[in-house]
Amino acid sequence: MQLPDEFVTKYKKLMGAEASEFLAALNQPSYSGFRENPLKNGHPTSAINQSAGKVPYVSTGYYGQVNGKSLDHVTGWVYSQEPSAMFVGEVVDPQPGERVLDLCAAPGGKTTHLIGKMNNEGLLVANEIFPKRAKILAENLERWGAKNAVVTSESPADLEKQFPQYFDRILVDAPCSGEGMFRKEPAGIEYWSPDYPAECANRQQKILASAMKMLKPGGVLVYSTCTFAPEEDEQNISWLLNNYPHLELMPIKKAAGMDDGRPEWADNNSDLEKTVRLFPHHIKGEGHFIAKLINKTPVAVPEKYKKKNKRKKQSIVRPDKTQLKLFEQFQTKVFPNYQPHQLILFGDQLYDLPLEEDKMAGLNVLRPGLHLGTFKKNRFEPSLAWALASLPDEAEQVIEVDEDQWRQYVHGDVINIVDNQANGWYLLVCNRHSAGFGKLVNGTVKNFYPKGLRF
Ligand SMILES: C[S@@+](CC[C@H](N)C(=O)[O-])C[C@H]1O[C@@H](n2cnc3c(N)ncnc32)[C@H](O)[C@@H]1O
Repeated sequence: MQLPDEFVTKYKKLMGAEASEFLAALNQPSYSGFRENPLKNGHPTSAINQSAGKVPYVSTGYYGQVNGKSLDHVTGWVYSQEPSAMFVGEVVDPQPGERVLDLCAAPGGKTTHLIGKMNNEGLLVANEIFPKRAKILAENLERWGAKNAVVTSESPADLEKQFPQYFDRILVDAPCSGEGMFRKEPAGIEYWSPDYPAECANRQQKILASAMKMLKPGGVLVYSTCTFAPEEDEQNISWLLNNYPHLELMPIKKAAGMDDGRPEWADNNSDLEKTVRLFPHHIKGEGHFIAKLINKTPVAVPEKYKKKNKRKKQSIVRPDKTQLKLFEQFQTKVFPNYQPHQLILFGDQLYDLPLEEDKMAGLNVLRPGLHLGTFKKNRFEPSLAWALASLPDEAEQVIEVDEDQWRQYVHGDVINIVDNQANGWYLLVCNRHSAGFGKLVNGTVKNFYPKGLRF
């Protein structure tokens, strides 16, 4: 790999005696990994059998690659994620029932990790500034079976008006100069210049300032980057500590091979040692930096945070009586114990919203919670998202398919069933994996797998 001369000179100076080992590691192959989904009812055994072993510091993490067309991947039992990046979700450590914000969330590696830890309880707002990337984020969350996640596409400055002092935990996985990913994505080297880290740091401080407005007193902020640049790492944490005197760094339990942050690369504040650096010459993964801070602000909400969001209200539409009846007919037969938070309509799409409705006003929401299905003329068609978010035991009507039949299903073909089951909607299950819905009509399962996803 051809690293820029200025980059090499900078890190020779910063790393001193370690520099040659560090620079040599950047010419070694990168590591891949995946996490298993704790929301599912079993382990993705075929993916695990082909893995290169456990990631020691993440209970759900493995080294290795997953086939994107495998049952485990397509039904959301695994998420491919670089091993160092997995440590971020461990540090955030969200608890079931909390309000959590993932401010720079696409494509969703950390969001899926957080949702698994929250056991789908509480609220996770996953925000991504770029709508196209937010769409990919929403798709990844559907595959993962997220029930408690709302996907928004807002700038942090707009989001802050909606959620003053609202979240228990906020993750800022910041857009950065990406130096830690150079060996995984060498194209990133082209964007690099000696001034680039300072430009990124400037943008990161603006994002952090918005995050601070949304953090509850007592709340926890986790800041992470995939760069080695001190400007974006320790120096930004010093900036935070100097500008927000109520913020305190929290210790992070480091696993073998993880380094302390470097106070001497910022303002020599020894507390910066509590942050963590993942260097590729010390750990089996790419370069990362993580800091965890607690907001010790006294509990009262300052007046200045109470400013109103003046953007146009997005009105909440509820299903009418006929639609509710259609939905209930499906629900009582297939998922009699499903208890929605609140049912709302987006056009003819039915969602289960896990957020107070006044918080939706004025927000650009791509996914207002779990997509339950679509109303079409006089019927309700359940969504793939709902199937992927449910466990086989939760469904009253199940058809077991083998892997060949599952391949027919994801290809868009009908499946012929020999069992004498009654006509109606069924959750299709392959080897304990909820895979989608099918409508059985006289021994033939009609295929409702979305056309855009067939392969
Ligand atoms: C490091 S990536 C996030 C990766 C993601 N957390 C994951 O684990 O999959 C940073 C994200 O910040 C977004 N971003 C870029 N500029 C931004 C800005 N000014 N404010 C907020 N987010 C921004 C990028 O589009 C990108 O999706």
